[in-house]
Amino acid sequence: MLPVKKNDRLDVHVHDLTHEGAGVARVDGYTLFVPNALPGETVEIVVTKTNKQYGFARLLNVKEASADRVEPPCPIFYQCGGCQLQHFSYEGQLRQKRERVVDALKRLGQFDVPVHDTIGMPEPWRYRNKAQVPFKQEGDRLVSGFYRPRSHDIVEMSECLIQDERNDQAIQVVRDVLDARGVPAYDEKTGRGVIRHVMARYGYHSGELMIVLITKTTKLKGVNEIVADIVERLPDVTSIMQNVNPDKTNVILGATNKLLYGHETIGDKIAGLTFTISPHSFFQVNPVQTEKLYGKALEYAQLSGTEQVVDAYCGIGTISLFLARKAAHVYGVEVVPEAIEDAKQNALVNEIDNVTYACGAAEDVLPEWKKDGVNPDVIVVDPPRKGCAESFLETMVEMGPKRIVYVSCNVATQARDMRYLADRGYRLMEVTPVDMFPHTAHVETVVLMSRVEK
Ligand SMILES: C[S@@+](CC[C@H](N)C(=O)[O-])C[C@H]1O[C@@H](n2cnc3c(N)ncnc32)[C@H](O)[C@@H]1O
Repeated sequence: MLPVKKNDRLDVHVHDLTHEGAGVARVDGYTLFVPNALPGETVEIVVTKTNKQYGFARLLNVKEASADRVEPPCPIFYQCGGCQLQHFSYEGQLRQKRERVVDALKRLGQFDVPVHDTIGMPEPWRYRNKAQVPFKQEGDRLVSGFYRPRSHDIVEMSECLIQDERNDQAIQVVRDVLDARGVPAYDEKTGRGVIRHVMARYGYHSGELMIVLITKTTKLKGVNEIVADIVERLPDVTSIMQNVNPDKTNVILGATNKLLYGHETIGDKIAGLTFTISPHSFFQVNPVQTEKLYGKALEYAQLSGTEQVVDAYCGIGTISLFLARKAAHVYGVEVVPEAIEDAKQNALVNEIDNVTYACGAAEDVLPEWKKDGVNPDVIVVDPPRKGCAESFLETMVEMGPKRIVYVSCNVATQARDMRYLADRGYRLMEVTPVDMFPHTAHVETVVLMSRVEK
C-alpha cells in the first residue's frame, strides 16, 4: 500500500527540484512532486494524483520558507506554464542549476568532476528573441497566451516578462488585427478554425521583426488586409510569413511557408558575425547569453589556426563561423535543409570561405566524411534534447579527434553520451553550465573532453 492517497493533506520537507522545476519531497520513501515548492522548505500540500512509483501534490501553504523564496513579478506566474522559477531568487536558480548538472553527471554518467559556477545574466529579464504563442477562441474573442502546466489550456496573457517587449507588442497587435478581421482560432478538439499560433522573432542587433501566422488552412480570408494592418501598426516588421500546419499535432510549424510581406528571413548579429534566419531554422533565443555560450565553446576548442574542425548539429552555422575564424577548416552538418541554406548564405555574407556544409543526419554524414578522409582535430557537437545517436558517437571515436566540445540543453542525455565516450578513451576535463533561460528550469552545459594519449 502507498503511504499517501489522493486528497491527503500533510506537511512535507522539500529536498530537491526536478528538471521541470517542481519541488521533490519524500513520504516514507515515496516521492511526491510539488510544483512551486523550493528545496529546504516545509510546506503543507494536498495529494492530487498517485502512481506506483511517485505522486503529485498541490502546494497549499509554505510553513517554513526558503531564504531564496521571492515574490514572482509576473501576475499570472502561478497559472501560466511559460516559466517555472520566478518564485526562486536568481542567485538560487544559478546555484541550483549547477547542482543539477553535478548530480546528473554523477548519477547518469558516473562522473565525479568539478563543475564551474553557472554563467548567469546580469539582467535576467526580457531576454527571449522569439515567441511562439498559441491562440484560442473565447466566444467571439481571440485569446493568446501560454499553456497552463501539463495541459493545453491557454492562460490569457498580455505580456511576458521573459520576452522582449517587441515580441509582446507584436503578438498583441497581430491578435487584435486577426480578431478585427474575423479570423477564428483553430480548435484542437474539433480540428476546425484557422489560426493556431503566432510566432514573433526579432533580430536583437538588427531590429528586424518577423511575424509567422501559423494556420490550419492554406486559405486565410482577408489576407491582404491583415498584412496591411500589421505593417501599419508594427513599423519594425520586415517579414510576414504564413506557415500552414494542417495536421493534428503538437508540433507548431507545418512544412509549407508562404511569403506574405517583405523577406523570407530576418538578419541578426552575434559577436560581429551576421546571420540570416528562416522561420524553420534553430537560432538561440537568448542573444546576450549566446555570446557567452559560444565563447566558452571556442575557449574549450583551443584553436590555434591549423585545426580541422567538425561542427555537428550546426543549425544556421553560428558556432561553425565562430570557429572558422580561428581554424584551418570547419565542416558543418545539419538536418534541416532551410537551416543549411542559411548556413551557406551566412558564410558568404561574412566572407568566410574555410567552411563546408552538408545537409543530412549527423550520424549519416560523419561516416561519409570519414570515408572521404576528413580527419578532425576537434569535434563540436550541439545536438537536440535527445542527444547524439550511438552510431554518431561510434564514428566520432573512430575519427579520434584530440578534443570533443559538447554543448547541450539536456544534461541527462549529455551525461549518457559522455559516458560512452569516457569508456572509449576520452576524459571529461571541464564543465560549465550557462543560463540561457533564466526563470525556467532549463540549463545549458558546455563540456570539454580530451583524448587520453596512450
Ligand atoms: C540545439 S540546436 C543547435 C544549433 C546550433 N549549434 C546553434 O547553436 O544555433 C540542434 C540542431 O540540430 C539539428 N538536428 C537535429 N537532429 C539532427 C541530426 N540527427 N543530425 C544533424 N542535425 C540535427 C536541429 O535541426 C538543430 O538545428
